[in-house]
Amino acid sequence: MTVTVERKATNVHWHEGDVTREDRASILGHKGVTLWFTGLSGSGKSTIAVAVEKALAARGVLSYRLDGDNIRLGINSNLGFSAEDRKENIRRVGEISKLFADSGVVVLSSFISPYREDREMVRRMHEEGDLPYLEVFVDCALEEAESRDPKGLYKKARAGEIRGFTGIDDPYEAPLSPELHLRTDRMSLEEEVETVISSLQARGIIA
Ligand SMILES: Nc1ncnc2c1ncn2[C@@H]1O[C@H](COP(=O)(O)OS(=O)(=O)O)[C@@H](OP(=O)(O)O)[C@H]1O
Ligand SMILES: Nc1ncnc2c1ncn2[C@@H]1O[C@H](COP(=O)(O)OP(=O)(O)O)[C@@H](O)[C@H]1O
Repeated sequence: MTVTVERKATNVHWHEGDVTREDRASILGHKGVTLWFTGLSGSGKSTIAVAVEKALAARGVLSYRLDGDNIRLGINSNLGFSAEDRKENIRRVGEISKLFADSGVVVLSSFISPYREDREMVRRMHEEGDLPYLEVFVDCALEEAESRDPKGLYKKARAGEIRGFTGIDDPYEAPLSPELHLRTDRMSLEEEVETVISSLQARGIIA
């Protein structure tokens, strides 16, 4: 299925400014990028994003976290967890990530984003904008994520108190060729952070 989002407004045109993306990168001393963390609830997306943000700040790199729970308390508070609402959640957050990345920020977006098609939509948005995009598969066996159960949500899902919970009675489509693959049930948090930072360095995004 192809993703077509209807644009209601007609007669709208992109307005260019005089300050370029390169100018912004030279002000900040690094490029903008979106790191898209995808994985099961409890796999470690938020924990890794928080640790990467701290490591980047220590290097003088400006980053910003966009996190499923936080975004759903604000701009996406009108969305639930049906496949359709998850798609709209990811579309909006993809566009927000793209704007932040264009501004020069290292964007750390942590969303379950269970559908390949939705993640590919976000990748395409970035490609069309000529912006770097790295999909990070935060990979953890369901049994391990469930045993961590940091918010007690798996317990509720097993008890039938939450319906359509990813991994229990809703799908998670694992990435086929992510730029980074972090096995959080086998790696330490320090190794995961190091993997992310060195891949940004190797791509010339940060020094
Ligand atoms: N039904 C269901 N399925 C999955 N997750 C649920 C559900 N209901 C609530 N939650 C909580 O919402 C967080 C996931 O939000 P996301 O915006 O990342 O989801 S998605 O990308 O649109 O699928 C998720 O956060 P994380 O545990 O950090 O992944 C949960 O805290
Ligand atoms: N190697 C690891 N990497 C990331 N998190 C880990 C790791 N080992 C254990 N954890 C724990 O797993 C839990 C992951 O929760 P969280 O980051 O909220 O996941 P998510 O954002 O994917 O829902 C945290 O309690 C964290 O301390």
